[in-house]
Amino acid sequence: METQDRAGGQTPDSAAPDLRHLRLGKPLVVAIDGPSGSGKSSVSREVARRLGLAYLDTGAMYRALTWHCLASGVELDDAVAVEASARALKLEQSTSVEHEFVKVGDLDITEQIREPAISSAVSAVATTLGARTELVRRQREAITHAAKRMVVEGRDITTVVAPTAEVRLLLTASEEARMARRGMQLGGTQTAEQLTSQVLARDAQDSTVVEFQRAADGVVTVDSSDLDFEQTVAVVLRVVLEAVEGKHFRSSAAEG
Ligand SMILES: Nc1ncnc2c1ncn2[C@@H]1O[C@H](COP(=O)(O)OP(=O)(O)O)[C@@H](O)[C@H]1O
Ligand SMILES: Nc1ccn([C@H]2C[C@H](O)[C@@H](COP(=O)(O)OP(=O)(O)O)O2)c(=O)n1
Repeated sequence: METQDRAGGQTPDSAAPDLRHLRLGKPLVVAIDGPSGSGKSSVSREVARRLGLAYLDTGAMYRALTWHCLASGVELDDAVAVEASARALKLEQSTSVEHEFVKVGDLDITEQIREPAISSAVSAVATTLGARTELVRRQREAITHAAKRMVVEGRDITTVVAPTAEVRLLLTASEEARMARRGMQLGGTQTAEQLTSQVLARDAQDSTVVEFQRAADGVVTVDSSDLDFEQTVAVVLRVVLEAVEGKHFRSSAAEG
């Protein structure tokens, strides 16, 4: 039985065609998990755009709940209070790649949830099992609401949220690549020590409740360590095509 495929070593084809017609009208859930800084959000967003699918950033939900707990004075080690906050959370999140936002009540917190203070606190919320149950419920609801045509990314999408997704993928990258990417993304404002804490220490803590370092059975691994962004998107699109249509991209060389 097939347990694990690796797609990262394939030759990437950055001349990816427009695939918005893919399986029109039929479910197409693309589930993407991976550690911090592996490229989940940016790659998933672009893949959703190219496939004409909705996009759900589940990490943003854990971040929004963390923001809400901190803003309302909930102690993050009080599991009962964190779970109650999750249930009561008035969260509104866009699932369109054209206009992304996260709101709690009337407040737009799209920018705030990316701040290092939230990154440092979010694992305490994400390891509260009652809060996870509530957010997983909302994530499944969002997938249904999108008529099951959605790219969904996080840590437990391939295993818990959408284990029957048409495409299941683990996006990885070396620790060095992930730290460097996060450092660049934050504009060089963070020290190496801060990056280690925000990327590696957070992954270690998150790993206590979800497995996202190793691919589950049937999940394809894409290692992006030696790929640039465009190449990673192309490899992921190829995995999608192979999974749903058994097709391969024709490389530009082959076309020429
Ligand atoms: N394959 C790649 N090569 C180089 N940089 C990448 C790649 N994938 C993503 N990035 C960049 O790395 C940073 C972190 O990516 P992000 O999508 O936020 O990761 P994650 O959601 O897994 O934490 C972003 O600035 C993104 O543009
Ligand atoms: N499905 C998910 C998504 C995120 N999480 C947790 C793990 C992370 O520490 C936080 C924030 O996730 P996010 O994807 O925004 O984090 P990164 O951008 O990868 O650094 O939420 C989770 O436990 N399960």
